[in-house]
Amino acid sequence: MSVTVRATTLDGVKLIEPPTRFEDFRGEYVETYNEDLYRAAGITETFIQDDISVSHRHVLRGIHGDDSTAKLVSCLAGRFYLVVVNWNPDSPQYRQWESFTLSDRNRLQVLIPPRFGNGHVVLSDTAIFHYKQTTSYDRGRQFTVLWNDPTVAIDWPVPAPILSRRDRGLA
Ligand SMILES: Cc1cn([C@H]2C[C@H](O)[C@@H](COP(=O)(O)OP(=O)(O)O[C@H]3O[C@H](C)C(=O)[C@H](O)[C@H]3O)O2)c(=O)[nH]c1=O
Repeated sequence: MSVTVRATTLDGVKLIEPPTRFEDFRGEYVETYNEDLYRAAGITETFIQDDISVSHRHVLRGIHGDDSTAKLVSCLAGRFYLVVVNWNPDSPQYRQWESFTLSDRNRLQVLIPPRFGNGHVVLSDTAIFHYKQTTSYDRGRQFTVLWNDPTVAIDWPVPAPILSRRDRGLA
């Protein structure tokens, strides 16, 4: 059993395949995190909080991040289009983004370092967005990048997503 870790176009952002997926007549079993195996694969972050959000089709959450939190994102159910944006003005990749489609079929995960924003739009009836994070939640520390920020110019598969007031730039 080993974790498969691939680099992406964004320095520090990694695409991960979990170590185990067992299917039988009852369904499926997946180890979504295993400290020993992930550390051996170079995922050395210490996660101290787990979160889920459950969203309906075409809900878009984000783009949010902060300067100190790393996240390991998974899709527990359904399918969503995840965007990660470099939000470090000192980086040569500042404002560059990449997208990933995570689902309960491909079981792919994405490791997002600090100083990156992430947002996702749901492509199934419902989706469960899960992440492990390396800090405790602190709303005051977060930044928001508007999903349609013209200086980032993200190509979303949903032209008119369902957004919170914050994600519409109203809060
Ligand atoms: C993030 C978070 C939120 N909450 C509470 C605060 C609110 O009462 C409620 C909803 O929070 P919010 O509207 O900020 O949730 P999202 O808009 O989905 O934001 C999150 O989703 C984007 C895509 C992220 O990756 C961020 O971690 C996070 O900002 O949950 C908590 O109690 N703990 C938490 O860690």
